[in-house]
Amino acid sequence: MTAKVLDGKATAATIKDELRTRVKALAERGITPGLGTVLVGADPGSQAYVDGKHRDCAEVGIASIRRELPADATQEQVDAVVAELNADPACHGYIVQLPLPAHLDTQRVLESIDPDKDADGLHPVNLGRLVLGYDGPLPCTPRGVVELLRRYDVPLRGANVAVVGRGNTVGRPLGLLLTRRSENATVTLCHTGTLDLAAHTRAADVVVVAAGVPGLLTSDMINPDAVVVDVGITRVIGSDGKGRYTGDVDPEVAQTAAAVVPMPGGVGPMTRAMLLTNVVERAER
Ligand SMILES: Nc1nc2c(c(=O)[nH]1)N[C@@H](CN(C=O)c1ccc(C(=O)N[C@@H](CCC(=O)O)C(=O)O)cc1)CN2
Repeated sequence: MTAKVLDGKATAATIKDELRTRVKALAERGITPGLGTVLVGADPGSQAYVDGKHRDCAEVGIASIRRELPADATQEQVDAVVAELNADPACHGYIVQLPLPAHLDTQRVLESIDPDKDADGLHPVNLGRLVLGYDGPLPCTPRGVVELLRRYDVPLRGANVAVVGRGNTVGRPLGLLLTRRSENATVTLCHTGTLDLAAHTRAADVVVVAAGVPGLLTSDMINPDAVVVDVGITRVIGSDGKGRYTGDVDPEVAQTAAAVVPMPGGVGPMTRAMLLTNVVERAER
């Protein structure tokens, strides 16, 4: 049997349609939501992601505020751009594109973002708000995973969810989101210290893999009713010498699971849609 595909690209397109309506309602109140991006250096991958964010903004009517610095920018130059966006009333939310060049202090930069303008939802204050159940911008990838499952009516209430990976951007905050009263899932957070990973994934109704290990989840590690979400995205060099992206889920799982969120076309587009959602929500407040 072939798994049902939970289509992140199509769902993200629907969310963007909904956001267009909310942006029009804001315009009637004289408000144009603005997303800022800070890009340091000329890494082609990062440039492409930032370009994508601004294309998304144009599609839904969000204003773009783009700041670019050279790869040898000093810490003080980056701090100054962050301070400028913190103070800019036209900027409702912004992101600093990661990774930053190695000579810069990433933690210092991220902590100097105004938590109320943190469009990525990854500022320590916002992760703290998530722990405490307070309102605040939510991290985009975990929010995108939950939103995609919700829109496909995947039951989470009482479900056993195995999250593979305890990173601060996906695994750990996703565990917190799924265990909120509104979701009420039971989460097992698996990581490199987990003794028998397959025992946990086999017992799960939903398996989310965010480990950054290509092909980590194989079809013998899931039950046939499982919904599998691939959050992994690793650049590998193929036998033809060309670079390509690969997920954490072995392609064979698409033949054995009940449903899959693929990579590409799954969590990536949802992450982008949640970034826009965070900015529109900031503007609506
Ligand atoms: N400040 C941030 N920096 C980075 C983030 C982030 O969320 N905030 N994430 C990544 C890069 N990224 C967005 O910035 C990103 C990566 C991948 C995708 C995506 O849609 N991927 C496709 C597949 C790959 C492709 O075709 O290019 C997919 O999953 O379908 C979107 C955004 C690091 N930096």
